[in-house]
Amino acid sequence: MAELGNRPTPPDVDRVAASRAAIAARRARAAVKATIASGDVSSLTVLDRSSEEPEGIEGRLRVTEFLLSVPAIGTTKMHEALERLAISPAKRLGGLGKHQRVRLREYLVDREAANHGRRPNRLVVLAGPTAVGKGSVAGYIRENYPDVLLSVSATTRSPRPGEVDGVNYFFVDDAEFDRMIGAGELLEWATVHNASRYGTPRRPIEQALEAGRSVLLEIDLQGARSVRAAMPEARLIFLLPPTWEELVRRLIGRGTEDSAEQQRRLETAKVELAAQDEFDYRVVNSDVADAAREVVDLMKIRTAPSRS
Ligand SMILES: Nc1ncnc2c1ncn2[C@@H]1O[C@H](COP(=O)(O)OP(=O)(O)OP(=O)(O)O)[C@@H](O)[C@H]1O
Ligand SMILES: Nc1nc2c(ncn2[C@@H]2O[C@H](COP(=O)(O)O)[C@@H](O)[C@H]2O)c(=O)[nH]1
Repeated sequence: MAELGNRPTPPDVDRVAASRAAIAARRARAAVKATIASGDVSSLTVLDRSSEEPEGIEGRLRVTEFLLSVPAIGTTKMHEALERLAISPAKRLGGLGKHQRVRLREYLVDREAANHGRRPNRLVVLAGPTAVGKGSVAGYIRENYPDVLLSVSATTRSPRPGEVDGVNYFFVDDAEFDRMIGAGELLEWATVHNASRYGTPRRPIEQALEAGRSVLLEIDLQGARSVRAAMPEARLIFLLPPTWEELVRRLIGRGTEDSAEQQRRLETAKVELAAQDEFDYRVVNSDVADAAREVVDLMKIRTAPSRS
């Protein structure tokens, strides 16, 4: 009897569970706060863009509580941030969409940079299927947005008429490309369309980022994946055609590949289109100037993106 009498009654069980949950939530808040204070927000698993649905204690925190844990964010700043990031105050961290998590993470990383007197620099990857207009959009950005450094890739393919060495590409032979790989000079490289090799020279990018400039890489899907693995802070944008038919029209209309090469490129295009969800943002290229502006806006994190 005495033993039975010492057992918690059902309401006690509820109270014990509630108090355990409260302690766990307090610990989670403290852990998040400590992580943020350490200046390493990127280590918060809940903001990891690769984890599909973050679970656990971090995931159960309300986004409002989370933001209020960040030093120097009070109620007003918290509400401003949520509005800017297009996140409802009712959300829990675990309930954020992938793109909301990306935006929240970038907001915190940029704050951190500003707190340490650094300008938030931005590495942006523009990828998409063949002939969607990546080169056209990137070229428009080079002409009209001089603040953005457009990376010049090395390639083993031959120049097309009008292409200039050092402007469109560094045209190199296989031996030189091998040397660049061996010397660690490339941030990433890939064989594209089962044909030529293309790679991103590392040094100019590092120098530009160190100087606080934004950098745009116009590369293929494999390259985008490699950059994400090497530099998780990179923002990945996928350029889409208005329709598949328009893509084919652009490829054929460009007239720079023979029909066998066009077929090869369209095969790759199907694979690339199927991977568009891996990207942080999608931009439809109906008009080059509009698409370029959208890409530059995303580099500046000026507006909330079109997807959540
Ligand atoms: N918004 C647009 N409207 C109509 N035509 C466009 C548009 N954007 C690009 N084009 C045309 O589509 C063709 C392909 O464009 P571009 O060469 O820029 O594509 P790309 O994505 O860089 O291709 P690739 O990956 O094969 O190098 C070009 O002839 C270009 O002028
Ligand atoms: N992985 C990389 N891909 C690159 C790089 N530079 C360009 N590209 C991509 O190659 C294809 C074909 O380009 P094209 O000029 O021959 O039509 C296209 O998808 C480019 O985005 C690079 O450095 N790395």
